Amino acid sequence: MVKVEEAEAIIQAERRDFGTESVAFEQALGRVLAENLKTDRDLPPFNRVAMDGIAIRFAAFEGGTRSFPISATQAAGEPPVDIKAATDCIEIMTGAALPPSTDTVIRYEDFRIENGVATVLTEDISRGQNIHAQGKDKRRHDTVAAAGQVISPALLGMAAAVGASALQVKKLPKVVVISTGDELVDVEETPLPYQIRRSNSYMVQAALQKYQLHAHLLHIPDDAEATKAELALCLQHYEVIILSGGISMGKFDYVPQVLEALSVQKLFYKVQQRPGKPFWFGKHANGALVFALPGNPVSTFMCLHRYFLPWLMASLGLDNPERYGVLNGDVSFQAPLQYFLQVKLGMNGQGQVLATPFEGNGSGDFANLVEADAFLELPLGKSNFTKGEVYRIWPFR
Ligand SMILES: Nc1nc2c(c(=O)[nH]1)N[C@H]1C(S)=C(S)[C@@H](COP(=O)(O)OP(=O)(O)OC[C@H]3O[C@@H](n4cnc5c(N)ncnc54)[C@H](O)[C@@H]3O)O[C@H]1N2
Ligand code: MOO
Repeated sequence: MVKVEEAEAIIQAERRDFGTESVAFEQALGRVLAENLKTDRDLPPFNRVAMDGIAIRFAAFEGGTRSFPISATQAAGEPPVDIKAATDCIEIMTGAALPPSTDTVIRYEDFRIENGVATVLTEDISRGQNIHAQGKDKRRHDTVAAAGQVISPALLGMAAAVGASALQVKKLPKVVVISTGDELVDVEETPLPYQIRRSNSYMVQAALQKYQLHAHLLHIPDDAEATKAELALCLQHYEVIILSGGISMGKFDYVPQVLEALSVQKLFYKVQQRPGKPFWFGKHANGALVFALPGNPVSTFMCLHRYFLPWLMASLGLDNPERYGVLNGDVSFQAPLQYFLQVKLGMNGQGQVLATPFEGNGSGDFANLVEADAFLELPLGKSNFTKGEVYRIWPFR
């Protein structure tokens, strides 16, 4: 049996680089950017008019002009139209490129138009107002988004703006999520009184979709030969196998022995934690990794968030800063295991993250996960935890 930190270190030592690939930018949300996204032009690319109104030459206003004959009207998307005389103006719309002969924009609210002449009604005009200057935000070829971040809606919009119709992103591993157990039936089936529907694999698959990782699902019955045949195939086709169930002490828990028979090297078996103690982790000679998670749904879910997702993030080159919460109630836990307490998250008036215990009925009670927000990782070597103490959190909502 290993401690939580040892299990984490063993898993992190097995992080992989799956390389990069090019994807259409519309498909890139949630993927990890693998190139520095650069602008192809200044941002904005021209002096952009920021208010509907008139464009004037400020020197004319400074020289005392208040009534400006309108020499033309310019919509956004039209080439800039210059004023005919220094004291003329152009009626101009937001998003238009400012004519070089003008330098200041006055909004409609601050003038009135009579007989083709705009008369300014305020003295509060300053040179260059209401113009979003060319290159103010970024210069041509500047980096707008650095490699190594998850592509967000804003980044995707930026890719469109700079004409990056394809993006280099980190490749994702090929993952299969396998459920085991003869008590499990498919979602569409009606379970017999002593059966249940399988749910773990869907829960795992859903959690991976956050990274656009679309894992395949497979179910293996409690049969040593079938388990061996299916796992042998999976080891050829997938880079990561996530199993749930079949790894404990039960007579039909074939997973550990079959994995070892298939030359998957055991890197650890059992972690000093609750839930999730019978967690088995190993690697095949071809590099494939096997995360054999305990079948109890809360155990599967906890191990996924505490071990697998951090491994995935590290493999994709993502930072995963530690997060903390303030325990918002007293808790006692007597077993010599590191306890992952389910909590609801909130915030107090000082901006602190509050972790309110929301324990549930153990690792089989996955109804509790629907309402809880995170696991609070309580350290080993202590059995009483007091309100106000600060511990690491593993959010999962
Ligand atoms: N004698 C011992 N028995 C058990 C121990 C132990 O140390 N000694 N550990 C317990 C702990 S802790 C856990 S966790 C479980 C883990 O057992 P397995 O990984 O072999 O999981 P199963 O027995 O296959 O299933 C456990 C439980 O979870 C349900 N399950 C499994 N897969 C799914 C799924 N895909 N969807 C929904 N529910 C699933 C299954 O029906 C069982 O109720 O072992 C304890 N026993
Ligand atoms: O690990 Mo088991 O998860 O305690 O139920």
